[in-house]
Amino acid sequence: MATADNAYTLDTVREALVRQEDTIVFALIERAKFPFNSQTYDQKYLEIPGFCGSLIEFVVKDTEIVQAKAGRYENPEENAFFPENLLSSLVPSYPFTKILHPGAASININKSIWKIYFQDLLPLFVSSGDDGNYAQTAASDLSLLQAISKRVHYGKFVAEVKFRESPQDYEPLIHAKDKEGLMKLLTFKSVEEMVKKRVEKKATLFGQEISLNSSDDNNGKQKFDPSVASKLYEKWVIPLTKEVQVEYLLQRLD
Ligand SMILES: O=C(O)C(=O)C[C@]1(C(=O)O)C=C[C@@H](O)C=C1
Repeated sequence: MATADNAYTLDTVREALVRQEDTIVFALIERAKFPFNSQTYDQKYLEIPGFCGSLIEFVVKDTEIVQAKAGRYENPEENAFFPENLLSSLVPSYPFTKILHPGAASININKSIWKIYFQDLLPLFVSSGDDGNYAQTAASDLSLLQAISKRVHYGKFVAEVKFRESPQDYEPLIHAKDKEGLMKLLTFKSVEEMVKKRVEKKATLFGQEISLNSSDDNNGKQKFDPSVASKLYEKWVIPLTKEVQVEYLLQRLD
């Protein structure tokens, strides 16, 4: 990852977004290994003394507590789903490059990501059924949620480099609190089309059954429907990344 202030350019932040696609596509394929496993999300399934909620909430809240103590959220690229529960890092601090405006720390749209993930995304690509692997299911949900959250909140970095590259275009819109104007200025439709196509291609390649006998390759066996990946990006990942960019820019001059 970039370390010096000037290492962040539109090209380098886009490269980071491209690399994050791999993580998201793999995490989708990993979650698709398990059926829906509804007990993971059922509040009535658990009876843990001192805890009220579903297994997914239990796993995410407790994992975030451990990861916060281990320093995960010291990195401005990371945002917790339950930030209200966290204690400070207990490990020596690392001098992460501070390129973001201080207001960036208050932007966290994980509550929306959480809602969309369980209501809209999971039912799209997970088969119905129950194989008892609830803890593993929750762990793979968390990996995917964290990958999506990191990608969406990376919009803060994208917005910062766009602002630095042409402050004269952004400043009047920020002063006027013109959300629509900002959205238009930061949008590159051709880039979005490329992203969606590439993500679908990655899902096709990463989800393929690989055989050592080359004549068996590409025999149509797929671990995952690749169109789900591009739909995820089109309907949620790209729009939410843009929402984060607008939120970030609105407070960029405060
Ligand atoms: O690459 C950019 O310029 C971005 O802002 C990222 C992104 C995306 O989420 O993929 C979002 C908005 C643009 O219209 C194009 C792509």
